[in-house]
Amino acid sequence: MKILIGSKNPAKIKAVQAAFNHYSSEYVALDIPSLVNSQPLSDRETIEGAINRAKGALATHDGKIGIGLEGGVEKTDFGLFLCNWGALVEEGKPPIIAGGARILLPEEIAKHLIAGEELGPVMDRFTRKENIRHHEGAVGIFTNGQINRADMFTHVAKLLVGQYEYRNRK
Ligand SMILES: O=P(O)(O)OP(=O)(O)OP(=O)(O)OC[C@H]1O[C@@H](n2cnc3c(O)ncnc32)[C@H](O)[C@@H]1O
Ligand SMILES: [Mg+2]
Repeated sequence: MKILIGSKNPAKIKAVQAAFNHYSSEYVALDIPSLVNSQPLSDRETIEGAINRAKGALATHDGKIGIGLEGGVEKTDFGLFLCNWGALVEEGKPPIIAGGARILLPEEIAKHLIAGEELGPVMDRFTRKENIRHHEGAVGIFTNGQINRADMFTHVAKLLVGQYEYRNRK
């Protein structure tokens, strides 16, 4: 089964591979535009980005399934939550979607996002590390390594695969 992944981010690729490990799959990681802002600022926009990546992968390449994983934030009365969404697209069927774990971002991080910055560079500055988004991610930093970005996206990808199996059950 050929799986098209709408991102080359290693944390996302790792997650999809972990979720499909009970299939003998071929994975193709592709730079597919999310067609939303590079820092989505709502659940809605983040879901749209995930669906666009999954659809874009399937529309432009040969494969059975397109997967899109997208990170964003959602404003609430409690503060700014990290949010993550995934979409799985098969030809001729509606997208399957699933959401990931959420935690509040500290105010000193949230204020930069509200001011228009992207989380990735803000996290790198805050931690004095490089490319956090490809590694443990903000979720890894603020959960003291208990759940890193690949773990979080693995959960999302498993929710997608499970729903795909349920929809196609014999
Ligand atoms: O190459 P792509 O797939 O675009 O990977 P990305 O790391 O940019 O991931 P997203 O576009 O899905 O994430 C949207 C934005 O949120 C940031 N982001 C999301 N989750 C993050 C995390 O856990 N740690 C650091 N940055 C994160 C990221 O830098 C983007 O600006
Ligand atoms: Mg991005």
